[in-house]
This record gives sequence, C-alpha cells and structure tokens, in this order.
Amino acid sequence: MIPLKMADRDSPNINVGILTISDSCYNGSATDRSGENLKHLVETGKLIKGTVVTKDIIPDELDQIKAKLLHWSDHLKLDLILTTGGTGFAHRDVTPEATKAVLEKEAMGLTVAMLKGSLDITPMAMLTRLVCGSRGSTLIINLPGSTKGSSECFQIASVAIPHAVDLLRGHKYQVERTHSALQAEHNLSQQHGHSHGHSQEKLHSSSGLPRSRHNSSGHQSSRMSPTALPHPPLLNDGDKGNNHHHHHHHRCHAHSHVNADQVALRSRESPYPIIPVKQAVSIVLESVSLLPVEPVEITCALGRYLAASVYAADPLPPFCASIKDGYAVKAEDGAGVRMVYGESSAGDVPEKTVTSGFCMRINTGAPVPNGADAVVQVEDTELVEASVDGKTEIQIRILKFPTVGQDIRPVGSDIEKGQEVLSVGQRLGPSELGLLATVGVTTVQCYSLPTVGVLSTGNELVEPHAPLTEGKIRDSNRTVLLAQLKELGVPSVDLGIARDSPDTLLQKLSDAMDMVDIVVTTGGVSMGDKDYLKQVLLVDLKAKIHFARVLMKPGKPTTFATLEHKGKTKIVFGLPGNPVSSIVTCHLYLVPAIRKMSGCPNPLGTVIKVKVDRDLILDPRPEYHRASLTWDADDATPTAHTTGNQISSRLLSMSCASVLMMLPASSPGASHIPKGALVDALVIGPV
Ligand SMILES: Nc1nc2c(c(=O)[nH]1)N[C@H]1C(S)=C(S)[C@@H](COP(=O)(O)OP(=O)(O)OC[C@H]3O[C@@H](n4cnc5c(N)ncnc54)[C@H](O)[C@@H]3O)O[C@H]1N2
Ligand code: MOO
Ligand SMILES: [Mg+2]
Repeated sequence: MIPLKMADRDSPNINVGILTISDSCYNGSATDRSGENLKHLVETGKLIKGTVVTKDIIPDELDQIKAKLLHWSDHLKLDLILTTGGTGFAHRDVTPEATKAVLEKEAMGLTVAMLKGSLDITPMAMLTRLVCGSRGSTLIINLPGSTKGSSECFQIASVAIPHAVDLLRGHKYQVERTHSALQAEHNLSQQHGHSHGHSQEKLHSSSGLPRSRHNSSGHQSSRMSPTALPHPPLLNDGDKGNNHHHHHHHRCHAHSHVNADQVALRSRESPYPIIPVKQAVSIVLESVSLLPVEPVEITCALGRYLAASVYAADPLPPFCASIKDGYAVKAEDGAGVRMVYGESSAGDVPEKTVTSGFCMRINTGAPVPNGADAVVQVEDTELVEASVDGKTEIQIRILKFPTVGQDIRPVGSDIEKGQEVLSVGQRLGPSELGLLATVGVTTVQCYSLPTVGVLSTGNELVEPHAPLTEGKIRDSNRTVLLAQLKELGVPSVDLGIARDSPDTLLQKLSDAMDMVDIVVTTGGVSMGDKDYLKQVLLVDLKAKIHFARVLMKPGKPTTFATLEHKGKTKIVFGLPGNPVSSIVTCHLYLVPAIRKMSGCPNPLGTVIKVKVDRDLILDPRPEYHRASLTWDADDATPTAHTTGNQISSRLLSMSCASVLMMLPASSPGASHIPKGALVDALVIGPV
C-alpha cells in the first residue's frame, strides 16, 4: 500500500498544469480519464495544496509536447507540470524524449521513487520510461498514461513535490537577493541615476548573471529593490471624502517573472472554465471571512455591523411620563371641576402630590406626580377660573371621564431594563445610532471594515483632468469604484493607474498588499497579449485564481484570486476594464464580499420583481440589463425602463440605473422577454 500523505496546510499553493499526451484522447476516440483523475486529485487537496491552472490534451508529437512544456514553464511559470501518457515503448511514445529536451536538470530520485513504488505493485512497471526534472522554477513530472498508474505515481511523488517546489522558488529568491544587492550598490554609485529601466538593463550585464534563452526575464533580477520604496498612496477614510488623490510617477523597481515577449505563444483559448454567476458568488463569499472585532465610537459607527448585542442598562422612560400636554389627575375623581395645584414640566421633579379634587398642570415628557394616575389632555378641559393677572389657572373642568393610566407611559414601557436593543449583525444606521445614544452606549463592538485598494490598468488611460492626447481615454473606472466604496463607508486607497507591463502591475500590487485587505483592479483580464494581471498574480504573487471567467454579460472575464501576504489572506478582484462591466461586477461580487467581511449577515443584494416596459431580446449569456424604475399609482410592481444600448463600454447605460434586470440566457425556445413580463432585478441604487 502506498501511504497517503495529507497536504500540508501551511505549504504554499502550487500552480499545476496537467498535460495529457495521447493521440486517441486528442482525436476523440478515447476519453482522458487519467488527466481528469489527476486534476481531481490536485483539486481535492489531499496530496498537494495546488490549483490546476491549465489542462490540455495534445497528440504524441515531439514538437508539440516540447512547445507546450516550454510555454507552460517559461510563459505561465507553473510550479508543476504533470504529464500523463506517451511514456511506454510504442512507436509513437515520445513524452520522455520531449521532456528531456526541455529539462535543465533531471531529477532521477523522483523517477526512481516512482519506479520503485510501481514495481511493488506490478513488475510491468519496469517498462515505463518516466522522466522528471526542472526547467527554471518549474518541476516537470512524467506519469504513466493509465489512470491507475498515473495516480499511484503521483501519490508517490507528491510526498516530495512541495519541498521541490520550495527549493525551485527559493533558488529564484536567492538569485534575486544577489541582484538586489548589486542594484543597491549600483544605485549608490549612480547617486542621482537615470531612468530605472536603463539601470536595470545595465545591471543584467554587469551582474555577470547569464540572460539565458528561456529565462530572459527569469532568475537574475530583484522583485523589489529595498533602496527605493515608492511613497505610499493616500489612505482614504470611508467617510472623510478625500479619496481622489494618488501618487503619480511611481518608480518601478519590481521585476515580474512573467514572460511578456512571447506574444505568439500566448494561449489562444482561456484555460479557465466559464462558471455560472451563482457559483462565482458562492466562491467569493466562501473565500472571504469576517474581519476582527474592534471597539467603535458611536460618532464613527454609521454603517458598521455590530459584533456584540447591546442591552439597556436603564428602563425607558426612567420615570412615569406624560404623553400629552394637559393635567395629571386622579382618575377616580371622574369628570368635573378640579383645583389646579402647581405644575410638572419636562426635566423637573414634581415636588407636590396630587390629592383628591386637585390636579397638576403637566407637559408631554414630564414626570407624572405622585398621587396622579391619569393625564387629561388640555383639549378635554375648560378653564373655570384664572388668577386675576391671567398667569395661572385656579380651577379647570375635566370634560371626559378619565381612565387609570390614560396618556401615561409607565417606567420601562418603551425599553425595559436589561432588554436587548440591538443584536449581533445589525447594521448601525442613523436610528440604530440613536438607540445607542438612548441607552447611553457610546462605544460598541463592531466588525472591522476591509480597506480596499483601487487600481486602474491600461496604457490608454489618463487622469480625468489630463489633456486627451491621441489614443488615450480618461480613466473613469477608478472614480466609480472609489465613489462606490465611499457610499459603502469602507476606507479606500487610490492606487492610481498601472501601465500594461508585468513589472508595473507587480509593483503596484506588491505595494498595495501592505496597505489593503482587498485589491480591485480593472482591465487587463481578458485575452489580449497585454492582459497580464492573471499571470502576475499566478507567477509573481503565487495567488490562487479561483475563477477567471463567468457566464454573464457584461463581465465575462471577471477574475477572483486570493493570496497569502505576511500571514494574511488578501483578496484580489480583477474586474474587466469595460466601464459597465467593472460596475456590474462590482455590485455582484465586490459589494457582497465587503458586506460579508464587515459583518453583514445577509451580504447579497435585494432582488425585486419588475415589469419590463418593452420586448427584450435575450443574449446567449445571462444578462444584467440596466434599468430605471417608475410606479403606476394603482400597481404595486414597478415598471423597468431600459437605459438603452447595453454595450459594456457605454457608461451612459449606467446613468440613472437603479436596478440590474437579471435576464436569463436565450435558448432555442426563448429568444426574448415580452413587454409586461415580470423579471427579477437586483437593486443597485436608490429607487
Ligand atoms: N479575444 C477576446 N477578447 C475579448 C474577450 C474575449 O473573451 N476574447 N472578452 C471581451 C470582454 S467580454 C471584455 S469585458 C473585455 C475585458 O477586457 P479587459 O478586462 O482585458 O480590459 P482592457 O482590455 O484593458 O479594456 C477593455 C476596454 O475598457 C476600457 N477601459 C479599461 N480601463 C478603463 C478605465 N479605467 N476607464 C475607462 N475605460 C477603461 C479600455 O480602453 C477598453 O476599451 O475584453 C473583451 N475582449
Ligand atoms: O462581458 Mo464583457 O464584460 O462584454 O463586456
Ligand atoms: Mg483586454
């Protein structure tokens, strides 16, 4: 029996590619059971803590195998490639040969361990020709083609994989440290040196480290120079309203290991499966956790969620209080004439007692004097006799027979002593803050708020105030997202604009990780050769990409990742760059995530039924169609008015939109929604 080793929870996440090499699987005459099984084994996390970043099936062709291995190791910078198939003695079996051709270092130990383990199971194992080794920081392991054989061998190898991956990564950092030192030295000698870009180029040659063919951007440069940390951007307090500043002209000292120059080799199909919105939302909500509890002053607590119930220490009212302006009487005296004997006004303590035949003038909120058991409102009385100067009443007549307790609030009738007035998970709106004030609780335990960094990406972007030169457009996404965060009351950090370069992205993201819990980027997540975000997340930041495509319109390339930074889990939302796509996905994923982290027990937005005001043609993807609402006087259901052309670049389609109509995907039987039909709509703004 092969011992099963559980994946170490603290070990780093391993980015895995699974390559099935088989003519018959490739041409469809066989199903790829082995590849699917390996994927499953990785995903269950029992053997290694890994993510299957990509999976492919190719024929037993030497050149194709080599090209794929090169691409996955040099371009995708995977930690681990598992191949299955093509390792036998058949004429077409060339996987070991292709693997050998790309390896820089062979790992005989892995091969021998797998062979030994397999021989214990079947002597036929002696016919396998598995090759293992490393290329750059990628570990490549050949596994047999059979499901049983490949899973047995993978189990054996898995014991050593995390450590091997660590070593391969560690090697990289060690070289990086050398480079950092060289760069620091270089910076000193240059004093006020030129552009960092040039100095780095120079360093590559002066460091004496080779710039090899397949590691052109790989092993010889620093991730971050310790000598020139950029200024931190401004932290915006959720409710301070100063969130439109950021630092320009960051000097970029990070060096990404993403290979940016192999455009021709980029994937032509996204390796990420398209998942339904519901699943994407679940993944997001499962991946984020409640933030720690902190004491919050009542003056800063608007919009926060309570982490501890609040109880009343005193009853309210604390004394029997009058509900009306009138006279405190003894009910048993009935209607008729009374002598007016003094006054109880709010804030004072009545000194006299009401006795039979007497009453006391009283105001709303004033304590009911001893002896009185009812209040008669002034409207139900008439004046019988006033003092000569008209300043006081001497006698009045009660016109209606009073009942005991009439117009009196007994002690604790609004809030009992010890009563729970606010419970865990409640959002502190204005009224809830009032309750806190009422019960005299000026500091409450609330869940902390996440700090959210907002980064725009794109070479085409300029600041809204900057002149528009040719080929440029103004960055609107950042303004929208920062405003959205302000509306939610969460602190934000304006991370500015990142150029479409892996180095800049890495720099901005690395800087952000120290400052924020969540980074929201827009742009650079689709299929373009300059869409680097996912690669930087995977390769440089060792992030786990939970999903990168969602079946929705707009918002298809929405990307969600988590990464470990200094012992904390950081959340990254890579929203699509199209202005409408970024807003819609912000409402669907970011806002619920923020709500959950801040302690909101039901983080999903409100969905209502709306009536469509015209025929709507359905899209092949489920669509989030923007609309404004009106109400007809005699109809409880609002009518939804489309905001017009729904193309995801058209920001005007968001203007005045208070709901996103959630239209289903078209199907052969249903191509449109008829005028007057009811559809679900997510409320996204004031209605
Ligand atoms: N070959 C494919 N191309 C595209 C696909 C696809 O599946 N295959 N998906 C399309 C979809 S859907 C979307 S949405 C976009 C998403 O693109 P990215 O997230 O990579 O964003 P960019 O390419 O950087 O920009 C897209 C678009 O948005 C404008 N933009 C970007 N940032 C801003 C900003 N801050 N303010 C205003 N406008 C911004 C940018 O100029 C582009 O026009 O990809 C499709 N392509
Ligand atoms: O899905 Mo993209 O978001 O069309 O616009
Ligand atoms: Mg793009």
